[in-house]
Amino acid sequence: MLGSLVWRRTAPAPGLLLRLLRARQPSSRGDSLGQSGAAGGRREAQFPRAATGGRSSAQPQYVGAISWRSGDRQPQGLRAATWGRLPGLEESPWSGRWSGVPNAAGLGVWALASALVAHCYSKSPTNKEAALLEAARTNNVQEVSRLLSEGANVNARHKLGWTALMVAAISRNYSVVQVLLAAGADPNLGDEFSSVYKTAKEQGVHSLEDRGKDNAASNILCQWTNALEFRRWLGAPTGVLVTREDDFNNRLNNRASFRGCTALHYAALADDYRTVKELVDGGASPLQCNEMGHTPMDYARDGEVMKLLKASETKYQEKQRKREAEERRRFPLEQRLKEHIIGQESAIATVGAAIRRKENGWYDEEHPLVFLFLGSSGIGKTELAKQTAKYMHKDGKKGFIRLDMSEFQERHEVAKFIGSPPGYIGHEEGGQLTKKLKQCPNAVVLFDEVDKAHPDVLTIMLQLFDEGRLTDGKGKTIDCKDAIFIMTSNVASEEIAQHALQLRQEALELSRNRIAENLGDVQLSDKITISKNFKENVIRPILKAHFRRDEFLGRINEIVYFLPFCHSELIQLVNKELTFWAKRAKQRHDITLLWDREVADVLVDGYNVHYGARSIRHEVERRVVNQLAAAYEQDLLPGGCTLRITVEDSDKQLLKTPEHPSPQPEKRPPKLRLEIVDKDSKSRKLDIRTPLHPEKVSCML
Ligand SMILES: Nc1ncnc2c1ncn2[C@@H]1O[C@H](COP(=O)(O)OP(=O)(O)OP(=O)(O)O)[C@@H](O)[C@H]1O
Repeated sequence: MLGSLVWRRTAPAPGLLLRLLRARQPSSRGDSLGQSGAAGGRREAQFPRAATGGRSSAQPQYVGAISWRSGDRQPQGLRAATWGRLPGLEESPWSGRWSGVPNAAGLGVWALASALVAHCYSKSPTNKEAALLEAARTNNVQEVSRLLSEGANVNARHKLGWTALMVAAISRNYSVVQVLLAAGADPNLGDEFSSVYKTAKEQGVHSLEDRGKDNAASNILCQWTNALEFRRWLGAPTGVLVTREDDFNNRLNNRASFRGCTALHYAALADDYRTVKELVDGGASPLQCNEMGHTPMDYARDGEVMKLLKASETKYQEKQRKREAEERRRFPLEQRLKEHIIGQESAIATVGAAIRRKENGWYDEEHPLVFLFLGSSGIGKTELAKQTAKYMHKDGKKGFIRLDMSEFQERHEVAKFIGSPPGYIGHEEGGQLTKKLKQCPNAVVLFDEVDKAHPDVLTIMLQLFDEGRLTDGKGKTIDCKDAIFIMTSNVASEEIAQHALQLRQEALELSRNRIAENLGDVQLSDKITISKNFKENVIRPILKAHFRRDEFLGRINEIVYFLPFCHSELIQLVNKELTFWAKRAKQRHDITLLWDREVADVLVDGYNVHYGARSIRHEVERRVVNQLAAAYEQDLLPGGCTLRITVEDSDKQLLKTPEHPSPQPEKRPPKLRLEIVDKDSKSRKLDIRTPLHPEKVSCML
C-alpha cells in the first residue's frame, strides 16, 4: 500500500527530474536562476552569483542558501541585495554575454519584470491563507501562530485542495499540527487533490507546467528565463505536478489518488508517531476512508504508528457506538424520517422498528433485512428508502444502491444484474448489483418496481435474501448479510388506495356522528390503519398470484403499506412545495414570496390519487410558478420586492344546461393571483399578460 503512494527514497520524483534537467541545461541566456528544494523543513534556493549581485561570469557560480520568508514568493536576500538586477540587466538574452550595462532589450525586460513584480505585489502582498500553508510546510510555528491570531482561516485550502493541517502532517511538523488543532483545524477534512493528472484535467491546467494560461507578460519573460522559481517568484502559474511537489510534498507518487486523505492518512504515510498521536487525540477519525476506501492504518508501516492506530481504531469505534446510541435515543429514526416524509406514519413506524432491532442486535444475523413497500405512485416509497439509507450511511452515495427492475424484464438480463460468466460479452464489466454491493456490502438496496423483474431475476433475489450472499459472474462471492433490501411495487395499489379512502370516509362519518350526537370531546382524525384481515384476504392473494412463489413472499420481513394522503397531509405537501419556490425566489431573484392560508386549500384540489405528491408539485407549478415566471419575464418584479399569493374571490358564472335552459348560477373554481406588497404594506394586483395573448389581459390561472 505504502509503496504505491510514496516514491522510493532513491528515485527522484518526475517534477524533481524535470527541474534537475532544466538546471543542467547550458545557461546560454543566463537564465539559470537556480534550484529550490525542501531541506530540513527550511526552503533553500541557490542562485547564480550574477543574480545575487556578484561579478558576472560565463560559468554561473552559485552562492549560499537564501531562505524564503513564509508567504513571500520572493527570496528575501535577493530582494534586499539585488533589487532590479534581473537577468536582462546582467546579460542580454540575445547577446549571450554578461555585460553589466543594460542594453535596450535588457531594459525592456527589466521594466516589464519590475512592472509585473509590482503588479503581483500590489495585488496580494500577503495572502494570509497562502502564507499559513507555506508556514505550516516550513515548520514556522511562530508565523503560523501570528497568522492565526490575525484571523487566517485555519481550514482554508490550497487552490489544489489540501489544508495547512495536511501539509504539516505530511511534513512531520508536529508543533505546527499542535497549534493548528488548538486553533480549531478540522482533522477530518479530506484532501480534494486526487492525482496530478486528474487534478490537472479537472482544473484545466497542464500537469507539468502551465504556459497557456499565463498572462502574456510573464510568459514572454519566462521564455527567456525558463526558470521555474523565477516564474513562481513573478506569480506566474506553474503546473500541478510542480505545485504539488513544492507546496505539499515531493515524495508522494503523483499517479496515486489522494482524494479524501485526511491529515491522519498523511501522518501515517510520513510514519510520524507524535503527529499521529496528536491528531488522534485531537479528534481525527482513524476509521475515515479516503476515496480509495483506505483508512490511515492501511498506510501505516509495522511498528509504533501501526500499534497506535490499531488501538485508537478500537477506542474510536467504541466511542462512536456510544455517541450514536446516545444520538439515537435523543433523536430517533422515526423523528428524522418525519422531517422529510409527510404522513405515512405506519410505514415509518414499521421501518423504524425493524431498523432499531437490527441496530441493537435484536435480529437474525444470518439474513439481511428485506422490506416490500406497496402503494400507488408518488407517495414516498422511494423517499423513505433514500432517507433510511441517509440515516444508515452518513456519507450517502455508496450507501444507497437503486436498481430499476423494469430493466431486468428479459431472461438474458440476469447477466446485467450479476455479471456475465467467463467467455460472454460484458464479463469484464461485472453486474450492476454486484459491482455496487462489492463497494458497500451493507448498503440500502432499492429494487424499484420489483414486479416487473423476470422470474429468473427473482430467483437470484430469493437466493440473496435467503443466504445473504451473492456470487457474481466472475465467481466472486459477496457477503451482504448486513445490507437492507427494499423492494417497491405498485401491485395491489388500487385496492390499497380504495380501502384506505373508504376507511377514512368511515372514520370521518363516525367523528361527525359523534359530534352531532354531542358525545363530548371528539376530535376529527385522519389516522387509519389497514386491518390484518384486509392484508391477509385481499393483498396476499394478489401478491401470490403475481409473484407465484410463496417462498419469495415468505422471505420478506415486513410488507409496508403506503396510503393516499389525507387533507391535512396535502396541505403540508403544498406548503412544502411553496416553501421550496419561496427559497428559490429569494436566492435567485431576491424576491420574498408569501401566501395566504387559503392558497393551500385551493392547490390541494389538484391532488390526484394516482400520481400522489407529484400531482401537487405539478399543480403548484401550473398555478403559481407559471405566473411568477410570466411576471418576471414581463419585468413586473423589481429586485427585492415582496410578493403575495392570494385567492381571488370566487365569482359566479351563469351556465345553461339541457335540464335547466335558463341560466344557473355556478361557482367557478377559485383562482390564484399575485400581488405585490408595497412599502406601506398595501398590496396591488399584478397585471400579467398571458403569454399566448399579446393584448393585455389579466392572467389568473
Ligand atoms: N410522503 C411524502 N412526503 C414528502 N414528499 C413526498 C412524499 N411522497 C412523495 N413525495 C415527493 O414526491 C416525489 C416522488 O416520491 P417517491 O419517489 O418517493 O414516490 P414513490 O412512492 O416511490 O412512487 P413511484 O413508485 O412512482 O416512484 C419525491 O420528490 C418526494 O419527495
